[in-house]
Amino acid sequence: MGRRAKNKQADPTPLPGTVPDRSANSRRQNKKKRAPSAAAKDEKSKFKAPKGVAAKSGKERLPAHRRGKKVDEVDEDDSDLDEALRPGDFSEDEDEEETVKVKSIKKGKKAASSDDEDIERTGPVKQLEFSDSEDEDDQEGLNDDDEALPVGQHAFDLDEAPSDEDESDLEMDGDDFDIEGGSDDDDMLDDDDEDRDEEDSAFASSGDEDEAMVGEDDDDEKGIEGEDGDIQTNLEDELEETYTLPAVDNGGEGEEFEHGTSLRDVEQRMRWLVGVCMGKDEKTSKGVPGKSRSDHFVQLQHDIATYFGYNTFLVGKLMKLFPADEALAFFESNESPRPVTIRANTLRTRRRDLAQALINRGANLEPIGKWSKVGLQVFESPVPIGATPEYLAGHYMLQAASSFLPVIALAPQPEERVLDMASAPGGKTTYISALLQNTGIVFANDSNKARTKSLTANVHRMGCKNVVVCNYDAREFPKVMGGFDRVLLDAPCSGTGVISKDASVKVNKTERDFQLLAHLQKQLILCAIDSCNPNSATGGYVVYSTCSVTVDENESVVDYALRKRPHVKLVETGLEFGVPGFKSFEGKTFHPSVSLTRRFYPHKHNMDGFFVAKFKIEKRKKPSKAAEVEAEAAEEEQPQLKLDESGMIVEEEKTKFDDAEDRELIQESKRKHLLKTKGIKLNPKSKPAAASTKKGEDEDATTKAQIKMPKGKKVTDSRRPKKA
Ligand SMILES: C[S@@+](CC[C@H](N)C(=O)[O-])C[C@H]1O[C@@H](n2cnc3c(N)ncnc32)[C@H](O)[C@@H]1O
Repeated sequence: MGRRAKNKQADPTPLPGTVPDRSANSRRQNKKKRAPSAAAKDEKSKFKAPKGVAAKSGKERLPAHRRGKKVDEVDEDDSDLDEALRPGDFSEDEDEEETVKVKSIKKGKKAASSDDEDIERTGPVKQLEFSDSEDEDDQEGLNDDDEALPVGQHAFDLDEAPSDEDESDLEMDGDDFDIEGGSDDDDMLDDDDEDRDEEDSAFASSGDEDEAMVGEDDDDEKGIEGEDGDIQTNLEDELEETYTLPAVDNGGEGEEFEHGTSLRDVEQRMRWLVGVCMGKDEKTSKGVPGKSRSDHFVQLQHDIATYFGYNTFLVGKLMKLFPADEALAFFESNESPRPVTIRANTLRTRRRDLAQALINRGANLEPIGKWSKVGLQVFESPVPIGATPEYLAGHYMLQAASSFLPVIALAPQPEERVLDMASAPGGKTTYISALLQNTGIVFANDSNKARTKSLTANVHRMGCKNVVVCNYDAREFPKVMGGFDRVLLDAPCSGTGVISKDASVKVNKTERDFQLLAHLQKQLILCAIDSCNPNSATGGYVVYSTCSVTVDENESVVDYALRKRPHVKLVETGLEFGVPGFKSFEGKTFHPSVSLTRRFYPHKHNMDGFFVAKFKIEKRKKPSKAAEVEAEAAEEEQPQLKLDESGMIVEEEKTKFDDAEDRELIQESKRKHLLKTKGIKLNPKSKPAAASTKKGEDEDATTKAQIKMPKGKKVTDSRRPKKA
């Protein structure tokens, strides 16, 4: 049996920038494609229900994440990918390419399934054709301004996914290349119109998925298509009568299932609950009589947690980000892998040459989207994509599409000095280096010494000659070094945007983890800002990014930075897609400019959940008294954290200083700080440093550390910061 490449997509949804195909014809075809294969049907009997839920065999419907792909072909070794990508407790991004491999398929052999998608993607691959004009365009490093331009403003050299209309006529215009089996986008979850029409029905959920379910394999539940195209079922009344809300009846605690409740029952109720929760009028949404909508919402959280295997805390946290139907789409999208994408290294090759070389090796790929001139999406490859001669020669980086975004936003210019504060394993560092065309300098820092090894290896492999690897806790910047033209802080985070890569996030995060991470991120963002030179002739920008979708780690951090550093402002990221950041959340109102930040979601953009904010650093003005007080308060509400040798949070010393009892602790902490940083020993009874003094210290740190390294310190890939 032929094996499919690991990067085989469960849903061939195109990445943003490719042309979506929304035709009804295509939609119908796609429904056909999703009919379960014999293998998938067999697999149903193997599915294990979560604890407390009785799985039924036979006609039992598989959970969505098992229906969309063939378990034996795709799931078998996700663990090595997970391990390679996420070595620490924090989310450490997706670029650990050393160990990432796309599995081989046997050339010419088809995977076990006979579904249409397979045939399309394993079909013969055409040769690339290029126009003469492309040569200049593809030199991203030489024309990197284009990177941030809106669609159509740069000359794009490779083809986009064929639309339904031109499917049989894969034409190439001057710059394009032509590959069979282009993206099939019917499953785009933001495909609004007809899918959303169903929202008001008690069975409404996330569109196509729901339609595919009805009539998929349960004869007695088959829907019939009415004249108006709506699916009609005879289930509604029956189910409305029989549904209960056990989690609510149980006081919202635990997962109580009635005897014989199956995973299928949970799924049905979950989808029905989405309809109830989305219902504009409670009466027409027909919930369980006597129960409020919030009761239904509680049950929905529990059912999602059960069905997808999360702890209810995290489900609750993530559900706050979306309306119920979109939340379900988000959780479903976490069950399938994101596209495997690579970035052509313009220091070594051009994208078209790389694409041609990989196509010659039998790979099936296409451009990532109009928004990038260096990205390629790899659908299949008969050779491991992480071990081709081109890979080993540094012609490309295996890099998630989302990971391009912060660098595009940073838009480094040749000759600049750039700091990448948390950079291992170097996906973004090497991209920055390429955009600088090996000029200027990139300080690539990471607090985790072990990870700097893969960083260094990638820097060498990719031919980056303008990179200095260093190993500090980034909170030591700008004391280590400052005055950078641009700073990237791709912060350590919870990884709630990359659950499809690391399912452990579903169960291993607590509220405390989010608090601690947010605090570390707040500390780091101030250091990033203070390391940037407001007088830079070409730059003066800081980009903050995470692969998390929680507001605590994103908008709250950005808003904190704006309050704490009044001389910085948010600016447009230059990214042409993504949704605006939250302006308010759970009763907290952020600075209005926070809407300039961008969020990216797996269910909307078919890429990892991601967040990007871009700051312009201006000259410091003397802060008003009110700003000082606010800044002090913002600082004091934070705990003190330490990192261990591997860069993990190991200790919190104090959390809140908000009453008289804590004042002594504040003074003590300030005394220690002065002793540690300035060698000044204060009488325990003396007054703590005033706010203005503290401000002065901050400024000192920034200006004194401009450009020059402290005496006696050497930046290497192995030095730890010298502890006082
Ligand atoms: C999201 S990953 C960075 C991925 C990287 N930017 C890339 O594109 O390949 C976060 C990194 O932050 C590092 N880290 C965690 N705490 C840090 C700290 N206090 N200072 C510097 N780096 C830190 C982790 O070791 C990890 O490598």
